[in-house]
Amino acid sequence: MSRARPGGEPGDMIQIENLTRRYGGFTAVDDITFTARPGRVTGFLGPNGAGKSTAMRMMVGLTTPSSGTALVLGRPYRALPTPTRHVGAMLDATAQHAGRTGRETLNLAAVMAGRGRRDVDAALERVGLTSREAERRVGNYSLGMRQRLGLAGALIGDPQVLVLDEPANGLDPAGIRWMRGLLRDFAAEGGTVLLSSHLLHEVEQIAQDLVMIGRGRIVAQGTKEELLQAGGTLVRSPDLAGLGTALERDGHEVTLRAEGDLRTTATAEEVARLALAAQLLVTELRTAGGSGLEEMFLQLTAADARETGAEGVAA
Ligand SMILES: Nc1ncnc2c1ncn2[C@@H]1O[C@H](COP(=O)(O)OP(=O)(O)OP(=O)(O)O)[C@@H](O)[C@H]1O
Repeated sequence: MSRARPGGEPGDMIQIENLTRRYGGFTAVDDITFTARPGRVTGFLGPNGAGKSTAMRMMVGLTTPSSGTALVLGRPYRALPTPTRHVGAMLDATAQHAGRTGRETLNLAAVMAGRGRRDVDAALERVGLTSREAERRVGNYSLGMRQRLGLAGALIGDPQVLVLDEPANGLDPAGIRWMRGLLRDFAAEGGTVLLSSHLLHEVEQIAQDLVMIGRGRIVAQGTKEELLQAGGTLVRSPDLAGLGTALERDGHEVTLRAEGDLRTTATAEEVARLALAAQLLVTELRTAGGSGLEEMFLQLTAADARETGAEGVAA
């Protein structure tokens, strides 16, 4: 397959601006703005019902925005010539026609994308479906096999952009690792990947950029490093209140946690210096890192989630 990748050009990405979708009086997607850049995997993260699927459907022209724009490669999806040659989408792997075989499903996708039989074979191989499995009806596929088939369908047009809604759903650990590698390679070759998930851990392992959404609104976005840093520093001390006061006096934000420690926006070094100056004992000092991101995700989306894992967090 030949691949013309303009990589780095302003149009070679997903640009979402003030995108909104209302259903009656309910706003499913509420004024979201973000960009997915080429050469990177962008994780679109949010709890159930946050609006991820609705936003992605708007990106590929399946749902009409109430207002705002969703551009892929500089144009609305529907304005792209042969869209599936530019954008591979997998939105609902369970929606595939149950009566068709995997190969028939891909043959159709190949025709739509102006590709041939050899591309079907290549796509099957790329997603690890054997020719024997490809002859079986999709109705008899496991969820993981459907995800692989969906991914093959998304890849068949040899697109520059992938829009994938919960692609890891139903994959076993080896399958998840395989998919991670595939998407990372795709991005490393200059492609743009936007993938949604409600699991931070899953996204954290693969995405370089993160967009967090809760109740239709973006609650945080940035590079993974930026957001990890925003998780702050965790500190344990016999005099948490005294240390908290000292940190706040120095202009840092402080949160006393139910775990019996304190989270602050200060760096570990800033905490150590302040503790030394105030002659306060510190018994533990560490960067919150991934757990900080998890906590931030739960807190930011707590009001929007059905259950909150952030209980007991005191300001
Ligand atoms: N066609 C529709 N009519 C009315 N409400 C809708 C429609 N489509 C989506 N919604 C509502 O919009 C909200 C966002 O749904 P969406 O499927 O986009 O969330 P999600 O983040 O993808 O969730 P999940 O992780 O559970 O898949 C939900 O409350 C949903 O019920």
